[in-house]
Amino acid sequence: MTDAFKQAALDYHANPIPGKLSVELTKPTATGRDLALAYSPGVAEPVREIARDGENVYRYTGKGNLVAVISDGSAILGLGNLGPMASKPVMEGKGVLFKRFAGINSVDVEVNAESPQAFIDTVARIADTWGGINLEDIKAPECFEIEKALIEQCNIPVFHDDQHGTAIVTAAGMLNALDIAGKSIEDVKIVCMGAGAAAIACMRLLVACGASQDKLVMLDRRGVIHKSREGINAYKAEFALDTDMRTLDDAIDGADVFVGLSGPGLLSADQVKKMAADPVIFACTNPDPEIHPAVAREVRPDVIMATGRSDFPNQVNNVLGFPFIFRGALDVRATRINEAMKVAAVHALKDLARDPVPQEVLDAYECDEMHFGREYIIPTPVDIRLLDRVSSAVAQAAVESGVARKPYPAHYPLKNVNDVYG
Ligand SMILES: NC(=O)C1=CN([C@@H]2O[C@H](COP(=O)(O)OP(=O)(O)OC[C@H]3O[C@@H](n4cnc5c(N)ncnc54)[C@H](OP(=O)(O)O)[C@@H]3O)[C@@H](O)[C@H]2O)C=CC1
Ligand SMILES: CC(=O)C(=O)O
Ligand SMILES: [Mg+2]
Repeated sequence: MTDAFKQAALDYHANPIPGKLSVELTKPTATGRDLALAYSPGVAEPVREIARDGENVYRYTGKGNLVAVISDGSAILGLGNLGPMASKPVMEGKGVLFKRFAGINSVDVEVNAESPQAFIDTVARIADTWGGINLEDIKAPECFEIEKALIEQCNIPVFHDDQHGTAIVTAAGMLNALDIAGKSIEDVKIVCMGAGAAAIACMRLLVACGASQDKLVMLDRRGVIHKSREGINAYKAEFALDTDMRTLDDAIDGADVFVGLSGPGLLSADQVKKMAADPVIFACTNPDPEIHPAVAREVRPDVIMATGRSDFPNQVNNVLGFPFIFRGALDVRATRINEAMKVAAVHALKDLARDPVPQEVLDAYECDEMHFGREYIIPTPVDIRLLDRVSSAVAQAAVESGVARKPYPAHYPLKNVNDVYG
């Protein structure tokens, strides 16, 4: 990032008013009668109705279209553990994306918790306020325990975006990239740099999609995760290989795929040179990827390259997932986001990339053409068709898998965020 761009980012967040989101009114408040309806005495009526039947909360309040974006700031993007307050711009940012792409209202909640249990207790006590909970930027391994406990304790969808949102988008992009490279997921050698929230979930989903665990090498700060290494947690142990490889240099030799969910600049041009033909590199660390696309391309013109960023082609980022996954889940009032819903989202995303790209998308990215291929393996976030395709696939899967509390929405397909209330 140039200094000018860094300043522009600060100015964007500061001006003309601080932050990126505000609350808007949805009902008239001009007259005394309006106020009497909105507040005292009128507000007593929905209170009584909700006390009589809790389901009425969805009828008389904004709960059904409200998602909390909750973090402890322990893994903010790839910037590390900078604490809850520093995570607020990212959490507001997730709220912007929820609203912009899926018409979902959100609140950001930054929790200062001394332990995973304190975090769980804090969130569990207020969870009923929202229609869903998007956990964000919580580091591994604590994130696994936190998400599991909150799913068990809450009757609304709880979804750790860095795990599942990232995994869904990565799997969709990977299946397309491998198809373009003429390789089959069962055969490829995969190197995963990182063994945290995103990496573990992405590799689990790639294995569920057919990747061979014997050909998957995972690395953390201490190098290759192998069976004779001591002191690895249970999540990393799932991916421990019986191997002599110890470093990224060892692992990258002949690899078909590199997935980076770790830290900036960790993959060198010399290492990219050692990869197999038509290498697939997803350097997904934000904001600065494991390798700059231009550097990878210079040494390997045959590379299929993706990053997590909006300013390079092939943005493999959970923004393509969480807005639309929650849209579908909220619209059928799902109690959880299960594996069937995640798989449905993978296929919806993967398939949409193969359709012709609308002019609005070309205009937004100021380019003349985009079509399925090396520079376009996955749709862009501004593609309005995501709202229909992903949300409806997720809603349908929720209904079919028995976690929906409402039928498939009569007002689907969604063509616009203004249609979300039917
Ligand atoms: N594009 C996207 O949509 C997304 C991208 N990400 C990116 O993925 C990265 C990880 O996020 P997340 O999983 O939430 O964070 P976690 O803190 O849970 O995990 C970070 C992992 O990266 C490893 N790591 C960090 N630095 C290095 C290094 N120098 N060498 C080797 N491994 C390293 C850590 O190793 P160790 O276990 O040894 O500490 C750990 O396994 C971030 O950069 C984030 O921006 C995350 C979610 C979505
Ligand atoms: C995109 C995102 O969620 C992350 O980098 O953490
Ligand atoms: Mg994140």
